[in-house]
Amino acid sequence: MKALLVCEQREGKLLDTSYELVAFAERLGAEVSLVLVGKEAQAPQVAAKLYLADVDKYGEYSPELHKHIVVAAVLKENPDYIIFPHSSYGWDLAPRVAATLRVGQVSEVVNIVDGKLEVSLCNGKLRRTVSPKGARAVLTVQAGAFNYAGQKSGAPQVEAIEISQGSSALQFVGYEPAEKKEVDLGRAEIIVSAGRGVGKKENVAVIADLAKAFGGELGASRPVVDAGWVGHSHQVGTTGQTVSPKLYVACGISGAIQHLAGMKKSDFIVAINKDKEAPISEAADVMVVADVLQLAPVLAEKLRAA
Ligand SMILES: Cc1cc2nc3c(=O)[nH]c(=O)nc-3n(C[C@H](O)[C@H](O)[C@H](O)COP(=O)(O)OP(=O)(O)OC[C@H]3O[C@@H](n4cnc5c(N)ncnc54)[C@H](O)[C@@H]3O)c2cc1C
Repeated sequence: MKALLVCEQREGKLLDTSYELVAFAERLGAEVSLVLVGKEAQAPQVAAKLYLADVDKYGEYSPELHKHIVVAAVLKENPDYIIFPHSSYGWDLAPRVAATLRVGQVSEVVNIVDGKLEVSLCNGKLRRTVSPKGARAVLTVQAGAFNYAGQKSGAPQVEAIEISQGSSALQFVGYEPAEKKEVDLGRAEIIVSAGRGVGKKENVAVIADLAKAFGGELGASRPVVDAGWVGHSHQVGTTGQTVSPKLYVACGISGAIQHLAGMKKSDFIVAINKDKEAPISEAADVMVVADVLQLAPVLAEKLRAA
C-alpha cells in the first residue's frame, strides 16, 4: 500500500501535523511519499521521497495551483491514499483533489480499528468505522490523533515538481491577525479549563478563581465558548488554541479528540470529572473523580493558604 502525504507549512515553518501524517501512514503500514509547497529548508526530516514545489512560484496557498501540484505527485507515485491534515488547508484542498481524481474522500480520521478508518461525527460525540470503496481514496486526518514518535532526522529524497499551469485567478494576499485576544494561552505555564460539566455561565467564575489561585489562566472547551460563557480566546482545541503548559487542569471536560488535540502536549494533565470513564482519563496524568463545583473552591482555598 502506498500513501502520498500532503504536508503543510505556514509562513516558512513546517507544521507539526506533517509528522502526524507520517505516524498515521506508519499505522496503516503504507509506503510513504510526501509533497510540499514550500522550501527545502522546511522539508520534513523523514527518509522518504519528497515532491517539492517552490512556494515563491506557486504561492503560500492557491487552491488551483496546489491542487495541480498534488495531482502531479499522484500521477508520479500512484498512491492508494492521498492524505491531508484536517486543517483549513486540508479542508479546502482535499475535496478539490478528490473531485479531480474522481475518488471518494473520508474526512477527519481519528483512529484505525481492525484496519478500518474511524471518523468522528455528531460534533465528536460518536465515532464510526468506514472503509473507502475503490482502489484509491483521499483522507483527512484529525490533528493530534496520531503521535509521531520517530526521530526527526531522516533525509528526504527531494524531487522538484513543476506544473504547466503557471497562474491562478485567485491570489494569496496574506494572513490577517486575529482580533486582540483577552488572554494569550500560548504563553501560559498553568491553564485551568472549564468544560460543559460546570453547568452554567455563573459557575465559570469558580473555575476562573481556581485558575487564579494556581497563578494560571482560564481555558475552556468549545461548548463553553459557543454558549457565550467566555470569549473565544479562552478556547483550547482544534478550532481554538493549541497549548502546552507545564500544568493543565481540565474541569468538567470529557476529552473529545478536538479538545485533546489542543492540550495533550501539556507537561502534566489533571482531570477533574464526575465520570471516571470519561475519555480524558486516557490523557490525564492524574484523574480526580469528583464534582468539580465542590472540589474547585476547596482546592483554591488550600492553594491560597499554602
Ligand atoms: C470541527 C469541530 C471542531 C471542534 N473544535 C473544538 C475545540 O477546538 N475545542 C473543544 O473543546 N471542542 C471542540 N469541538 C467539540 C468537541 O467535539 C466536543 O463536543 C467538546 O470538546 C466537548 O466539550 P466538553 O468536554 O466541555 O463537554 P462534554 O463532552 O459534554 O463533557 C462534559 C464532561 O463534564 C463532566 N461533568 C459533568 N458535570 C460535572 C461536574 N459537576 N463535575 C465534574 N465533571 C462533570 C461529564 O462527566 C463530562 O465528561 C469541535 C467539534 C468539531 C466537530
